[in-house]
Amino acid sequence: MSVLKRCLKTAWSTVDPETLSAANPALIQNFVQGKWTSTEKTLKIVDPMNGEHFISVPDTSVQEAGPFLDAAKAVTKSGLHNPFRDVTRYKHYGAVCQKVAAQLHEPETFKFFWRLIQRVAPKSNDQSIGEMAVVRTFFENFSGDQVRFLARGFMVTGDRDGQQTQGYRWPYGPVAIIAPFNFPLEIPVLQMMGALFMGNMVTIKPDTRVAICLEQWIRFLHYCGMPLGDVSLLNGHGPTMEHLIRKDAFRMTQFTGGSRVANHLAEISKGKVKVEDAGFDWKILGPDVHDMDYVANTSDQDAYAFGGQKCSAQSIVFAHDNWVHAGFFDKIKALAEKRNLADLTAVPILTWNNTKIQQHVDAVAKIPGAKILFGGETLKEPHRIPSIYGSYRPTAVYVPIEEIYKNFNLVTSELFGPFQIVTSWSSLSQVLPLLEKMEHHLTAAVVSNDPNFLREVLGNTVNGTTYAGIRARTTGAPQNHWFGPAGDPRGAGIGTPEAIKLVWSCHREIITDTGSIPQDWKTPSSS
Ligand SMILES: NC(=O)c1ccc[n+]([C@@H]2O[C@H](COP(=O)([O-])OP(=O)(O)OC[C@H]3O[C@@H](n4cnc5c(N)ncnc54)[C@H](O)[C@@H]3O)[C@@H](O)[C@H]2O)c1
Repeated sequence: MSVLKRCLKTAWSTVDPETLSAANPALIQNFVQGKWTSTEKTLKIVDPMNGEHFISVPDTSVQEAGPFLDAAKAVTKSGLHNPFRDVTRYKHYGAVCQKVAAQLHEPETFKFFWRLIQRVAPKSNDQSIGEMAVVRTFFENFSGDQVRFLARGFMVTGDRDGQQTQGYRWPYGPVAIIAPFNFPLEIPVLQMMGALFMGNMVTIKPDTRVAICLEQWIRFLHYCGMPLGDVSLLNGHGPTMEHLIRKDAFRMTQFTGGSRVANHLAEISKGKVKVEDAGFDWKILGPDVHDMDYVANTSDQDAYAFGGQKCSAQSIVFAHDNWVHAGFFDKIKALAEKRNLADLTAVPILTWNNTKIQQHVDAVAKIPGAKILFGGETLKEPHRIPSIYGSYRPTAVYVPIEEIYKNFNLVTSELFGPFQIVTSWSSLSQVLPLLEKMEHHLTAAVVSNDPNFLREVLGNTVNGTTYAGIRARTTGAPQNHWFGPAGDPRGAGIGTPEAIKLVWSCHREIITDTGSIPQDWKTPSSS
């Protein structure tokens, strides 16, 4: 109660996650050219827990896109700052980060955000607190002088006195970010801050279902000192953002979401994109069986935490026969069956309804030799999750490994929900060709402490974020290691200095040549 009251007293928030409901709905806004603005039409967002309309989000039309285009076009290619110009902004962003981190150590502010996340993308307390903990540490990491250190370049001496070459990390200027629903703050905020640190001006579009989180966050960032002209917040569905991309408003667009949209944006932007797209993330359990309970628990978390709606969620497990004989499948079944809606260890599925999920489960279960190991039906407990969303039990379907070859596209298509394929193997030659055939190379886990086994699997695969060892997982996108796909030249990363530099800056080399010309120099013959 006291926490809620104090939340409402913050200088910047306009909603209260605790009372947000059909009886106390929220209307959120766009932010452009230094002002909060509204649109003619709004989108009605329903509460995933009961189907009631509780948030209205601007449905920005193409006709209303003008101010966003003007704001982006007003920014030069050399950005809002760069190593030659407005350099105090590097320091300023260090100070903004310091203030954000300090504020997030205030329990009321921290709780405000993790509860807001939970209200629109229901996930367990651990999962939503975990998301905000990553965000907070990220801001701690870039406090003080760390933004200017992030943008550091290099120097190499030249061929003569007065000549030297310096490499700079250079901004793109106006850029765009398009974010998905599943990490309402972690994904857009870490990408946006990286873009700002490097000197870009950002136009950002969150997913409509969770847009309230970013809208409140931008109010909070203004309070913490972010200059008003640095970010435009555009709400609505894809077409208006697509219109701006087609108008060449942005020098670069960073997209996180499904592969269909990623490929489309790559075409219309003529390749000026960096993408984090779908994942079909695999885990191999090696021949050495030990720490069964730990490995089973990690597997359950990887497949079903937040209803499997993480791009890093475990989509397929290749369990060595030794694990199968030791009872691995029974262990993961027992863990999955403990999940429930009451504590949000089973949750509404925001992009797949029950009909679509059931169709996919049935299609996979029809493969010769396949069987549903557990789940395969909707949640049993009474609930009010609306039918536009999924309400499905954690599910695993066993498919014999030889049938995966024959039904490759079906088996390896991503179901963004509480669903995984499990299979068994005896020789790596059965597994490696399947990994080679896969299209997405986001996360992977090689569960073994056998160095030879690890070396063989790691040396023959490419996933960008690969965990190796008996404690390996597929999920986990903290701020302390690279997260992103490999093997795709468009691939983006998030969160670490390497990811920020790669995604949000380009290389510029300036060669100075200021020495005096020798007195005996004469114009040589042309060469
Ligand atoms: N690789 C990663 O780091 C990562 C992280 C999270 C989610 N994902 C992937 O995202 C998918 C789930 O998210 P989703 O269903 O929200 O994805 P999605 O592709 O449907 O939507 C993502 C965002 O793109 C916007 N969008 C859609 N069409 C657009 C268009 N034509 N122009 C501009 N913007 C457009 C949406 O409004 C949303 O904001 C899964 O495939 C998941 O694996 C990947």
